[in-house]
Amino acid sequence: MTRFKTGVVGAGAWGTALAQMLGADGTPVLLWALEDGLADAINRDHRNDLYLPSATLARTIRATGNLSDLAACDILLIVTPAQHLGSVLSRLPRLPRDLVLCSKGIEAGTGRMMHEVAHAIAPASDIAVLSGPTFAHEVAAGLPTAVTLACGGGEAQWERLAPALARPAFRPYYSDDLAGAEVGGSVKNVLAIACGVVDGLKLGQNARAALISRGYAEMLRFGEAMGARAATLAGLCGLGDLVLTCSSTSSRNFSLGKALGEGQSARDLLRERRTVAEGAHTAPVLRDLAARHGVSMPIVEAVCALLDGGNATEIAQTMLTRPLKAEMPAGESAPR
Ligand SMILES: NC(=O)C1=CN([C@@H]2O[C@H](COP(=O)(O)OP(=O)(O)OC[C@H]3O[C@@H](n4cnc5c(N)ncnc54)[C@H](O)[C@@H]3O)[C@@H](O)[C@H]2O)C=CC1
Ligand SMILES: O=C(CO)COP(=O)(O)O
Repeated sequence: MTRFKTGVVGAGAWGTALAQMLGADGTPVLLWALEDGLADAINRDHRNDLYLPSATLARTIRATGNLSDLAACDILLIVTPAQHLGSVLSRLPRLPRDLVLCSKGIEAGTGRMMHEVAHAIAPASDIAVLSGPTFAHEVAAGLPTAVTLACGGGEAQWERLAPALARPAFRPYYSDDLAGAEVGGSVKNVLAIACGVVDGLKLGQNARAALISRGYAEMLRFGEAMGARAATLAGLCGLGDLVLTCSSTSSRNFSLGKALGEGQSARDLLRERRTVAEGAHTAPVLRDLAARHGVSMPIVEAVCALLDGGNATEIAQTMLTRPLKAEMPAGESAPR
């Protein structure tokens, strides 16, 4: 019987792509799918037409609809939407030594980062965060990709995970800054919505570059309050992912923003989607958390106003009439 050392929890686009990245060289991978019939379809057709129709999957990937099948895995990659991470983790029959969190978001209601949610449920597991500029369809196609792999278990955990997860075209970089890796991934999704709005309103590429840069300043300010290191946010999981997601309609968050900028209603757009645009869930939690920590995040607030039904043109005008200020106040080493 095949021994599955590594399991992937969640067969959306990203979980399926990660399973394919790991399984393409013949490594056995167990993939848990939520939807009725999806595991059978993956095992039969070696495709996931629901979430990643572009890929033909390795035959060493076995899908299951039963969480208890994951009990024998030493490493579990958790790839559910952020709001479901806690409920799925608490239904696992056995918690493995290594949990690798791949979701990008903040828990609504509690304001907890994903590693805090996971630690409360799995205090004996070593928790790592995998985050970076990673469109699922490119990873599944074997295109070169680099990520931050922040290991709460430090270098000993990295020694276990790096050989298990690295591939010639998939390069993890070590960090021990869990908060940094998670702040980058969750904040950039909200900023990508804002950049999509700029595109939808046809405000031009100068405006988009300004928004990326001023958004990065918001990410740094928020990160500082959450105990993240600025150097982590300058890396793959912060600036790297911000640049990717804010410049392509391959991003669900960017596309959502573009549709909002073109005048479609947030309520209709969110009601119609099967796939997740995490920024829409993160934005209000992030706004509230930032306010609690006294951090100014005007772009995040603007995205919240838009998601609440505000008019995109009016909100953009409000942004442009904010008081002028110093970009780099005296004594600071990063934009404020
Ligand atoms: N797609 C991508 O390129 C990347 C996605 N991510 C992150 O990975 C996470 C998962 O995203 P995708 O795989 O893209 O999702 P997706 O949008 O392709 O699919 C939706 C996923 O949500 C799951 N789901 C729906 N209701 C659920 C419930 N009640 N309990 C548990 N799971 C439920 C579905 O089974 C499916 O796996 C998100 O946090 C996303 O930000 C991170 C990097 C890249
Ligand atoms: O996180 C991603 C790329 O790194 C995927 O972005 P979207 O969720 O906006 O599609």
